[in-house]
Amino acid sequence: MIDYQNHTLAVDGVPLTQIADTFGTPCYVYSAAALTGAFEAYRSAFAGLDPLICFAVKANSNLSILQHFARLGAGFDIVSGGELARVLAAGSPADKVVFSGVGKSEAEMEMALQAGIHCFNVESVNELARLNAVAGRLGKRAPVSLRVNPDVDAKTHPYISTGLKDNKFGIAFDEARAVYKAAASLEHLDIVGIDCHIGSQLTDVSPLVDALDRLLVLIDQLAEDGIVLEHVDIGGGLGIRYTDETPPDIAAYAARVAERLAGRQLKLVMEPGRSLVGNAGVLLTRVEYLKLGQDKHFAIVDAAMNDLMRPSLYDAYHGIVPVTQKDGLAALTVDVVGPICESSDFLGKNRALAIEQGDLLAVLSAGAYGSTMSSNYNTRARAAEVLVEDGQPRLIRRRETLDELLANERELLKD
Ligand SMILES: Cc1ncc(COP(=O)(O)O)c(C=O)c1O
Ligand SMILES: N[C@@H](CCCC[NH3+])C(=O)O
Repeated sequence: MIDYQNHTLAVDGVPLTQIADTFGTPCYVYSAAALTGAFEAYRSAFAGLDPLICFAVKANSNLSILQHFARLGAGFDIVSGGELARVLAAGSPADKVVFSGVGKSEAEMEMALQAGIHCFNVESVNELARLNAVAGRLGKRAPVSLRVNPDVDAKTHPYISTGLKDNKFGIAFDEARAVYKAAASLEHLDIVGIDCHIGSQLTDVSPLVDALDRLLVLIDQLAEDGIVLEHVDIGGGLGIRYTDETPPDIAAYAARVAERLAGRQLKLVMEPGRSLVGNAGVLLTRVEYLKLGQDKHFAIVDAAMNDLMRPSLYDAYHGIVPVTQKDGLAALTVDVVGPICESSDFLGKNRALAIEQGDLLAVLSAGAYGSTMSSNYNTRARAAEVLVEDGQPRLIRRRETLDELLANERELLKD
């Protein structure tokens, strides 16, 4: 867990000062205990339903984190061949993998069919046709679940809302019954399920329950058509606390789902991402400069928008705290910014922080969509990642070297 011990922020008992000394900054630091706790919260809440909990790899795809979840018994929700390669490398059985995404290429379909994944969450009619053709060519059968767009408002940030008619995701609710019939007539497909995912960082589960209700109506209509589904996948989307949000009560959500699935022969699949990793990680950074202006003060840190792009992309709020609490030091109101040449390069604005130049800061709730969305903008090496397990910090991703960063293009230079 992430808390102060003797005025120093620690992850599972290991002071972040020690981690900065050993591994440098900027650096992502995760608590294995928090990962396990978040996973077990799902497992125990949904215990009566024996769900397949497929961690959404896009939230955090570090191999050691995937391995941690695989060992806990998780499945995985992937959206690319690259993510498939990751979960297989992390030791996950392929048959616990569901493959989402609107743009699966033929090569990705082949890879997933060869591996033998649990199912493809198909998002369009043309994708069905392509998958049927690829499966036929390989002499395989493709397990298919249709991602249906239930047209419910997830009431979250528009960039991360996915279940409305206007979004690019899924098959329109009104068309789904006909598309299932068409899918059932395709020779190389096995229809196994139905899926939806309506958005991310939801603090109210009612839209998720409404979406499930809509899917159940469709499931009954399909049964009338002779199409009997094995599973229903309710997606991910549960929010976490970044500032003052009240995260949804997983047990209460599970009870509402269980009530609806009672008496049905439907296996439950889900795809949580953020809620399994978000609050299990921090981004550790050091103040390079305090820049005090007439109207505004800046803490210029060694992490930047390339390391954590949520603030610049969504105006997202992440708590930022000093790693060492210094008694008697007056707080200064600063914008916490990185070295990148963009005005949108900020991690937090107007934060009251009692800090001096050279101090360490922790950007909180950075375990989800942090490292995975990072880039090499301004030719900055991506940050290292460290996992603290049983009181021991372990490097799980080295900071890239400049040689690694340049190698690809250097090989291609003209003589
Ligand atoms: C298809 C799909 N499943 C699952 C997730 C995970 O969502 P979250 O991290 O909000 O739980 C996402 C991302 O929003 C997604 O696009
Ligand atoms: N990347 C987003 C969430 C999008 C989820 C992907 N469907 C975030 O950081 O909040």
